[in-house]
Amino acid sequence: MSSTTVIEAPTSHKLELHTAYGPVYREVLNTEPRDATEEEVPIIDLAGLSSGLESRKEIAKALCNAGTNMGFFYIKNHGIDEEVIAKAKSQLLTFFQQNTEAKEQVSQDKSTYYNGWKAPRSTNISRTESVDVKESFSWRYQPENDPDHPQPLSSLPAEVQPWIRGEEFVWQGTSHLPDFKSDVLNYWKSCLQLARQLVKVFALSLDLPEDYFDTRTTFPGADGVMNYYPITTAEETASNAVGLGSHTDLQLFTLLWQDEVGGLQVLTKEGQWIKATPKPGTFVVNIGDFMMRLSNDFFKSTVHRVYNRAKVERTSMPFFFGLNFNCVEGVIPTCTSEDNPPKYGPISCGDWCQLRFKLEAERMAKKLAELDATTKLIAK
Ligand SMILES: O=C(O)CCC(=O)C(=O)O
Ligand SMILES: [Fe+2]
Repeated sequence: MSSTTVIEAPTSHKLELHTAYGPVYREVLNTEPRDATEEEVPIIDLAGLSSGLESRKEIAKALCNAGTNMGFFYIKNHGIDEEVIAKAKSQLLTFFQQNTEAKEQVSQDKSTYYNGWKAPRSTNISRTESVDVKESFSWRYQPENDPDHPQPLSSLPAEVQPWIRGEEFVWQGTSHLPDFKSDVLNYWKSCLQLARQLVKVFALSLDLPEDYFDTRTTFPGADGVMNYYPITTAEETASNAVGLGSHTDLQLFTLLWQDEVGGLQVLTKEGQWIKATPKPGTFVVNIGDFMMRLSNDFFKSTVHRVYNRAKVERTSMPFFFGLNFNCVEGVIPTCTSEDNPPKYGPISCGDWCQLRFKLEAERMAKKLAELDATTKLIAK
């Protein structure tokens, strides 16, 4: 009698993710990504955002459900002018369509704080996935651009000044593009104002007074990014290349405008990828690691990634919102109890971000050097 051994295909694989403290691992199902249901990634209507406390409490309930479940939701009636978005999107295309030499004027290599242009295929956010096909342009908070209280850096409190991360070279190196700075910053200012409104609702959903975060977000983490995902090449498609690899966002929450192309995927607790398809007139909002930490893991910072398999380029404009970087915060008292003691100690939001950015930059430099060495070996 002969016996046959049946080797079953694995049903899952391991995904390595970055955190500020080094890698963590998640088990991911090998099933195809499916569409998200409306319960998983709901749409929250912000029409009542400025209609009074009772309306905001209603929104807070919906936010609490979404934030503790998937940590991802859409917002509609967000109040950001469609024309402001369209102008920023148009500037995004103008910027990325420039030649490499022009984009190198604002290369991130010139930056101390990760501002500026990152070339396509020059980052690798998740080691268990390919390099990221996308290119990006980033800028960060500068007090003179604050829509609510613009002022020069020199007039900020002495303890805040060293934490300001915006750098002027990104605007100097794009000054040849007509209206680039004003169109891009108008979008950023709208996002910042919306984020300052939305953070009040987050406060309510954590049983805090709604102005709890106000003084903590006067000079906040407010990182603007424009992402451009080129059409994935046949070779990249064959090797399953990602537009942007699996990761969580870092700060309190992210406001994400995405175009109509699609490609954003979110990882469920069960390890299933689901698609957060574009919905016209909405932004996607997702919780970041610092909010998860502040809330003692009440709110979920969820893993996501981007695959662009369309026959066209894809664009997105995330806005990452966080506390003042000098603000040292531990777990919020309303999020703890005798049975649920604080899991995390206090840390400044700036240190928190810098820790991970630094780890990522170091690891990416290593990976790219390895890839470079392999290419040279193959070329020999
Ligand atoms: O492009 C997108 O849809 C998502 C971008 C993103 O997740 C990020 O920049 O952190
Ligand atoms: Fe993200």
